[in-house]
Formats: sequence, structure tokens, C-alpha cells
Amino acid sequence: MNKNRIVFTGGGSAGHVTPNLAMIRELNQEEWDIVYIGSKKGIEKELIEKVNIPYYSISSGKLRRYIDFENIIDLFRVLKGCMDARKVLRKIKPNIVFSKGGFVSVPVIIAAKMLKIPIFIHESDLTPGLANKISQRFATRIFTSFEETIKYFPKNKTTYIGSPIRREILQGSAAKGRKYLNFHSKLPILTIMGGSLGAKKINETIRSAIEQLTTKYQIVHICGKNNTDHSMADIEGYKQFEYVHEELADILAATDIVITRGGSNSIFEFLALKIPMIIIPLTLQQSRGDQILNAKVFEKKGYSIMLEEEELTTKTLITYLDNVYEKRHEMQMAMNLYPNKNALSYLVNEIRNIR
Ligand SMILES: CC(=O)N[C@H]1[C@@H](OP(=O)(O)OP(=O)(O)OC[C@H]2O[C@@H](n3ccc(=O)[nH]c3=O)[C@H](O)[C@@H]2O)O[C@H](CO)[C@@H](O)[C@@H]1O
Repeated sequence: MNKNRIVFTGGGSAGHVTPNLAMIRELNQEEWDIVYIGSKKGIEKELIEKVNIPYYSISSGKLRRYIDFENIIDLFRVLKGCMDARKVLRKIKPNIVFSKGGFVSVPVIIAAKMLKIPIFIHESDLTPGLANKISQRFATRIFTSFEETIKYFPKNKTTYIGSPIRREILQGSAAKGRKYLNFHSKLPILTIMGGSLGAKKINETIRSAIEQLTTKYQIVHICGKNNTDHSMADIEGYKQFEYVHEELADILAATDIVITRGGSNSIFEFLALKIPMIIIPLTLQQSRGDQILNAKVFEKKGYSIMLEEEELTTKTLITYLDNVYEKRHEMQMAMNLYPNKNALSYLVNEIRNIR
């Protein structure tokens, strides 16, 4: 039987990879040859290695919205990336390219367009990232996590489908999670996930409040690469991780409240799992403000409360936590009303239809 071929791309941070992982696991590998194109050193390389599919790396450059000398060098890197991607695509001859955004996806999309390969893209944030802004004109179909996002893209090819969530994230076991963490069931579990790359100020504030926090909660602190603090390794009821892979499902099943960045994929996962959230979005100094917008929509719908990083202190942290814990059932009721659109099955069906 002749197999169909699909190329996935996207990277830079885990949020541009985990939805791809969800689809890769969903597509029948007996029907599909699946290939990934990513950067040489990005997190996508590490994450895709775990699913055992061919990975091609290309040259990639950062896309900036401001004037900088580095832009000239990066422009050459992007052009080189287009040539690299074109070479890979000509060799693979895929039926479709699927992009989850991030800098590395742009050369792949441009090369796919030159070779007339159908292109699907998915936008996770409320407003489009720069990569997807560029890619939209080349895309055959565009899908979004937020309903509000469709207005930023051409109407005739854009569909709101929700967030494609990895199935295994929804199938965790609370008992296994507690066992893995060595936590009991007498105190609630608070998980802190500072985005896939960690979050310095959130990490520092959690640590400075740790004595107070551990009287009320057992704490899972996902701090980002090289951010664990060895001097705190023996504190009872406090577990630190740089990044959590397959155990995340069980940890989240055991979690009562989460403190999170406003990364779209993470907050949609917490919504699907009905875990009340405090969202501390990346600030305008650190980002284009997409997480602030994501957080505002979630707060308005009653799924979470937003704490701006500028307001983050030990005191506000404790006050917000008490507030969310008190309102947790109310928040879960609001989350129950969220219409589950099953974006993952939708996308996989649309991909199958194109072959
Ligand atoms: C700094 C930056 O550019 N952040 C962006 C990035 O965030 P970031 O990469 O942090 O993305 P998200 O929060 O959207 O997704 C993170 C993903 O990694 C997973 N995960 C995370 C930690 C961990 O230990 N284990 C694990 O599996 C989460 O379950 C989730 O699936 O992409 C998001 C989606 O476009 C944007 O909203 C963010 O603004």
C-alpha cells in the first residue's frame, strides 16, 4: 500500500510542538509516513526524538519586530532555511505540510508554497504570532484555538476548532500522580508551571513564600531548564522539576490548583482538566502581549484569575491563591460549560481528507 506523507513543523518552545505531538500520535503510522522539520537546537528536537520519527533540521533565524543588526544575519539564516526546507520537501514529496508556528516554521511554509504542497496552520494564541502572520497568506487552511482569533485571518480559509490537546494528558491517574510525587491526600496539590521555558520571577516568589505555602499545599514546581534549587531539595511537600514529560498527565490529574504562564496550550489543557488557574502572563516587556490577552479571555469566562507579574509578591501570591481555592468549585462550574470541540479529531480528519 502506498503511504501518504505528512511533514510537521513548528518549534522554539514546547507550545509550538505539543499540538504536533498530539497529531503525530493520532495519525495511523501504517497509513502515514510522518516527518518533522525543526531547528538544529530547539526544544522540538528533544521532544520529537521521543516519538521516533525522522527529524530534519534546517537553518533558522529569529524574527523580530524591531530594528536590529542581528536581523540582517537572521534574514540570511531564514533564506538558508528556505533552501534547506526545499531540499527536504523535494525529497519527501509530502501530501501536506502542517505547521504549528514558531520561527522555524516560516522557511518550511515558504518552501512548501513554492512546491505547491497544501499547507495547514494552527494558531494557538488569541492574536496571531509573527510566524503565522507571515504564513497565513501561503496557507491552504488556518485553524484557531480561540473563537476570537478568526477575525485576524482570511475568512474563507479559517476555522475555529479549539486546542488540539494530547490525548494522554487527559488520561492521567491522580493516585499514580500522588505516588510518583510521594504526596499524601491530606493537603491539596498546587502545581506551578512557568511555561515550557520556566519563569524567573515566579520561581523566586514561590521560593520566598515556600514556608507559608507548604502549610496549606503540597507543591509541584516545574521551573524550567537549569532552574531547580538544590538547596531546597529536602523540603517536605515541595518537588521541583526542570520539565516533566510523560508523568505530567498523572501530576495534573492529582493537581487541585495551578499557577501558570498564559501559554495557550497549557491553559487549554488545564481548562480541559478543569483545574482552577492563576495565570501570570508574560509582560509586555517580555513579549508581544499575547499571553495577557489569553489570560483576560479566560478570566472573563470565569476559568481563572489573572495576576500581572508587576503585581506579583509573596503577599499577592498568597491572597490570590486563597481566593482561587475558595472559588474553585465556582470556577469548575464555569469550565463545565466550555464546549469541548475535540480539535484533535477534527484536525486529523481534515488532514485525512486532503490526501
Ligand atoms: C515564551 C513564549 O514564546 N511563549 C509562548 C509559547 O509558550 P509555551 O511554549 O510555554 O507554550 P504553551 O504554554 O502554549 O505550551 C507548553 C506545552 O508544553 C507542555 N509542557 C510544559 C512544561 C512541562 O514540564 N511539560 C510539558 O509537557 C504543556 O503541557 C504544553 O502542552 O507558545 C504559546 C503558544 O503559542 C504562547 O502562548 C506563549 O506565549
